[in-house]
Order: sequence, then structure tokens, then C-alpha cells
Amino acid sequence: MNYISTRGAAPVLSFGEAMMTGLARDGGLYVPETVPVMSKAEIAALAGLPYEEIAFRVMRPFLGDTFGDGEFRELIAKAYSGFGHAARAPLVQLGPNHFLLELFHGPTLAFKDFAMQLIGQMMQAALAKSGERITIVGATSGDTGSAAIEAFRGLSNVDVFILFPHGRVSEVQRRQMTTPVEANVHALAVDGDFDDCQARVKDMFNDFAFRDGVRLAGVNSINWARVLAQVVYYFSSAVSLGAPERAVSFTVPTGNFGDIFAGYIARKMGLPIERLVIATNQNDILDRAIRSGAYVTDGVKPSISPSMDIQVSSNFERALFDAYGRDGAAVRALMDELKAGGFAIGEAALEMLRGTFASGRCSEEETVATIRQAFATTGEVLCPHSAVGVKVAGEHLGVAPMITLATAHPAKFPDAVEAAMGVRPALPVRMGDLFQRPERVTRVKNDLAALQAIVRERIGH
Ligand SMILES: Cc1ncc(COP(=O)(O)O)c(C=O)c1O
Ligand SMILES: N[C@@H](CCOP(=O)(O)O)C(=O)O
Repeated sequence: MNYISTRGAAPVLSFGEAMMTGLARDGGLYVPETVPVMSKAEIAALAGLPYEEIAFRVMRPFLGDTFGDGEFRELIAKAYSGFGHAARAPLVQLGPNHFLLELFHGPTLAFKDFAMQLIGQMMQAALAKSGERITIVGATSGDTGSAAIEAFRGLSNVDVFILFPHGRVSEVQRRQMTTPVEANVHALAVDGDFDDCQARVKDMFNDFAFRDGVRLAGVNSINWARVLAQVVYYFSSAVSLGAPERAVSFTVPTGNFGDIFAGYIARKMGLPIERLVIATNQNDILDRAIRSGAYVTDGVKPSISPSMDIQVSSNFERALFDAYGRDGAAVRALMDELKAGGFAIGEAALEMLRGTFASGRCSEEETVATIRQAFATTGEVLCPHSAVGVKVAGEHLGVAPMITLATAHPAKFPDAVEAAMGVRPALPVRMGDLFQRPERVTRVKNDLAALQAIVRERIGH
């Protein structure tokens, strides 16, 4: 299995190489050269299997010879052993034809754990073989950062630097990143928004002297392995509702487009998905793009679903690559236009995107009302991101069962949830002392040289 860049001018890599490389050297994102298809019988055979076995069968065809079968099974088993629910990704019913896929039972209470715990295992296995030492630099709007820190804290051959927008993540999210005591964890509060943090990480990858000097690695959804691990729960949930005999639909609270892109891959692999709905908060660039054909940034607006406060949606590039017939030069030209504020999606590409994704937007008021209403009618406590999904899903219900992804635990956003429904969701007991632990964080300007200097100094390079 080969991996190619969305900008068409980077070396072709194996799965293992793409995982350790992060951003392609032409600035693009790696995607599989071809997507393996599962037969109807293979999909049907997933029903009733443990999550770990489904993960093995869905991901195995993408790996080439990076890991042996036995080794890969062991890595999967270790990755999910710390999850707080036997089903890993349980489904609960919200209404006659509407289900919620709870993706927040991992160690840091967000869907990021599904991929990050596995990537942590896979990278450690790869490093044990190569004897290398790496420097992970990641950008977060709240959840990727804590998940990455949890997956890599305390390792002797990895330093992990996380850039988060100062004052724009919830207090629980911030403390998850600033309270780990391990010396290889570096939380950096950047004076800027998430788009700034993500742009600085990409700048670091595009500075080859820095990138090669510190042996930079990425664990944002830049990294194909992150997306791949997220494909699994589309299969596990769909088969439990009758796929492949019965088609299902998904609504996905969306920011950086990684999670919904995983759903797109599941569909390409043969999973019968009727609708794939992008749900945005007031940072609605993706909804506007699908409706109008203009992908134009207009500044990140802080919201009560802060993890989705994103305008430059990294993985949309992967969708554009397919929409433009896998023409790397065309994607490169669009990304150059984006630097100046935006671009118009070509007619054929827009038709492809509209045929693939539906979309909707949820205002702040609607998010609050949805949290309140879901609790009153179903007893389910939604985090604000999941509420965005539930609200938009309600506009797209059809014959096929709708599965909305619940992407974070409500206790990560206690203020927003309490303001909506008058009850403060409690953190799990193991995190009960989070607010008593001392914090360790460095405030940094939104400046590439300043950030690079910190990384170099901390790793002694
Ligand atoms: C809780 C939560 N919901 C939704 C999203 C959006 O997911 P994606 O960036 O993959 O679109 C994020 C951030 O990624 C998140 O942390
Ligand atoms: N919402 C994310 C933003 C980063 O997304 P990623 O999937 O590219 O890591 C977060 O919580 O950090």
C-alpha cells in the first residue's frame, strides 16, 4: 500500500513512513494511493465482533508490511485497554431513528483517544525498531493536545510540544494539558487562535532544516494514521444497526474535517452510508463552502464548542484532492489562494462534494437549546460539540438510521453544560483532583522563530 501527497510533489511512502513523516514535504497531506474495498460478506462478518477485532480487520489492508498481524493485534489491544466502556464506542438511542455514538470513553474523554492511543502504540513500536528519537509538535483547539500528551507522556525517546490558543480552550482541557508532571510534556499557550497554532505547526514542517534537525513528527490529523483509526467506529456502529443490509447515515460535528473524512473513507471502503452530514458551529466555513461553492475564511469566532473553532480546515484538502480528480497541482493552486483568504471551488468538484456531503450549521443559542432538550427528552447529557451534531442531524433524518457522533464528554465543558441545563456534569473519579494539580505552561507569541527556539532549547538541540 503506497501513500501519495495531495499536492503531488512529495515522495511516495509506505504506511509506516507516512505515519512517522506527518506533513508531506510538498506541504500536502498523505492519502492512500487506492482505498481497499471490503466485500458485503466481509462487512457482514464484523457484526457482533469485539471492537478490537473490527479495528484489526478494517485497518489491516492499509498497513502493508509495517506491522505483522500478531504485532498489530497486540498494539490494538493495548491501545483500547484503558477505555472505560467494554464496547469502546457504545450506541445509545435518542429517538425513533436517531442514535448517538459515544466516543468519549477513552482516557481523555474525547474521540481523539481512539486514534491517539493507537498511534501512540504504533509509533512506540516503530521507534523501538529504528532506535530513533522524535519531537512531536501538535496544534490543538483543546482535545487533540490532551489526547497526544496522554499517549506519549513519560516516554524517553519522544518530546511532545502542544500549541493551544491561549484563553480559548475550556479549563478542563487546559488542565489536562498543563498538569502532567512528565518532563517530556511541553504545553505552550499561544497568543492566537487554533488556525494560528495549526499554521505554525505546518510552518515548522515546511522548514526542512528545523524539521530534520529536531526529527519532527506530527500527531494532528495531518497524520494519515489518525484518520485511519477513526474509520473503525463508522464500521462498528453501522454493522450494529444492520449494515451492510441496511444503509445508515452519519452526522459529524466538524472542525478540522478529520473525523468526517474518516467516514468518507469508510464509504469508499464499501460501507453503505446514505448521508454524511457535516455539522458546524458558528465557525461555518465548511457549511458555507458546500452551499455556496466559496471556501472563504472570515476569522475564528470563539464559541461554546471551542474544539470546533476552526476556519482553515486541514483535511478538507484531502476531500478536494479527490474532488479535483486527484490533481495535485490543482490542489496546490487552491492552497496558495487560501493563503490570501479563500477560493472558489470548481463546478465539477463542487458537484462531487455536494453529492458526497450534506451540511448544516448550529448557532450558539441552538447549541444551548439542544443540550437542554436532549436532557429533558432522553436523559442524555451532551457536550456542546455533540449538541451541534444532534441539532444538525435533526434536519437530515431520513429512512436510514442516523448516527450522530458524540465527540466529547460533557464534563470537559462543565460551564457551558451547566448554563444550558442547570446541572454540572462531574468528571470521572480518576480525574477528580484535576483542579488541585499544579499547572505548568509557557505563554508564547504567535511567532515561528519564538516557538522553534523553545523547541530547540527544551530538547537541547
Ligand atoms: C469535541 C470535538 N468535536 C469535534 C471536533 C471536530 O473534529 P474534526 O476536527 O475531526 O472535524 C473536535 C476537534 O477535532 C473535537 O475536539
Ligand atoms: N479539534 C481539534 C483540532 C485539531 O484537530 P486534529 O484532528 O487535526 O488533531 C482539537 O481538539 O485539538
